Amino acid sequence: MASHGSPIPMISTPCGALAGVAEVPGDKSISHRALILGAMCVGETVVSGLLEGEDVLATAQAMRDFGAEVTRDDDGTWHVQGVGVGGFAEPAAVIDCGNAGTGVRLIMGAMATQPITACFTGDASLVSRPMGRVTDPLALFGARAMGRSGGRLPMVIEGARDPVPVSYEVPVPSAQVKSAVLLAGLNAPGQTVVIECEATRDHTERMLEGFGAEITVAEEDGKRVITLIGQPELCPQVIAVPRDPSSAAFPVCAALIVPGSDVFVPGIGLNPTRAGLFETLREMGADLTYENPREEGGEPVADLRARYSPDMRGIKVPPERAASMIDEYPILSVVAANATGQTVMRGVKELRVKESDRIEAMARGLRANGVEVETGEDWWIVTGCGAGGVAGGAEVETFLDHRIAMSFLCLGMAAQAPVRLDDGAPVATSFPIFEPLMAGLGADIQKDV
Ligand SMILES: O=C(O)C1=C[C@@H](OP(=O)(O)O)[C@@H](O)[C@H](O)C1
Ligand SMILES: C=C(OP(=O)(O)O)C(=O)O
Repeated sequence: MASHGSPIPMISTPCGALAGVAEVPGDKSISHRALILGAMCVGETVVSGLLEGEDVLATAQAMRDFGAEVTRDDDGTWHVQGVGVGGFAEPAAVIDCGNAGTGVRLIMGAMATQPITACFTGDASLVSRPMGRVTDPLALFGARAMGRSGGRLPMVIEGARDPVPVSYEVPVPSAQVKSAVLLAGLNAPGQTVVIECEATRDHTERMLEGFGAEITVAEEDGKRVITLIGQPELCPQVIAVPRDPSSAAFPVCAALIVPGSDVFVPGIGLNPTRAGLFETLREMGADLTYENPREEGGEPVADLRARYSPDMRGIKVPPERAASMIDEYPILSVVAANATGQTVMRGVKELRVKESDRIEAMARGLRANGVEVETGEDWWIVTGCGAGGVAGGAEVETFLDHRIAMSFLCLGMAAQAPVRLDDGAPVATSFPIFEPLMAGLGADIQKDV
């Protein structure tokens, strides 16, 4: 699979104990939303702790292309001068969202009820991912989409000239679909309703409320019913983005599997719709503690401390927990490979439509490194290598997928022999400081060109 840049092969060599403080970057989901909602206010939104990964930088550029002014101070503070709900300008060029499913799907939602036309594309991974899940509900508002077969990018969206509000039950557990519909609902008159059968990350709901939209969430017959009143005047905000639990997962899990480790990961967002991995690790017997729980910027936050945990056992991960840890299954499977017994992961079909088919990508790479893995359409089972540990020693393909790349770099830290990646460049999409941060804790990751 070709990327925009040249591949960067990398090698992760078994290391000694990991120790120290891991200050991981800002939350990717919240960062995308801060830029998009900032662009939909009149006035200036100020954002600190924004994730400066490639995915979010692509969204920043897209917001400029739609007419917002987006700037960065030398100290890393970002400013968004918004154009108001319904004030997007028509972009003159194609919007390239790079590797970012969240970026492209949320931006499509935001522009779909505005009287403009925009053309979207992305890298080789993004153009293979399904967009129909978003363009189907956007059509109900009156938007029209024309893309490649199978609803793939590149794709043109003609925004609804006369949008109507929509009531939509999301057919897959997807915060991106829910959020695209809510963002489209912002510029439709009247009441837009989104119904979720399974709760997914709720940053859009929380942030819409923070920006002054009228939004309610009710529980009806076990479903979440979200009601948004369209055409509000959103108020610019000052946002401190919490650190990303999905990024924290890597130093945390590496510490659990590398003998002697003790790592402190401060200020991690622990929104219950995101924290499923940490609960799962504790059930497996991980020595993982939450310290100093608090609230920051409307999100629960705590410091995490992870210590080497030689007695972890495989468990059956409850399928109903999947949405709260959907991006963490790759790194969980690395911990599972280092535990004793089987870790059974069911109800995870969505993993097949991420940056790569994550079940297939992890199964291939784990098997190549001596781990037994069984897979089905929406499940997989990893058999832990127990006391002897994972053999390692093989090269894996990362398929333009940052989480696959970082998961195998962590596998190499605890294996008997180094693990090589064909391409580590995708790490920069969500965790641009991964290598120096892990090296600071004691990992040995080298570019292998
Ligand atoms: O809304 C979001 O910010 C995200 C939602 C999830 O995708 P789906 O909505 O497709 O499950 C997740 O995998 C992605 O990393 C971020
Ligand atoms: C699935 C992910 O991101 P996106 O869908 O935004 O590409 C991810 O970051 O793991």
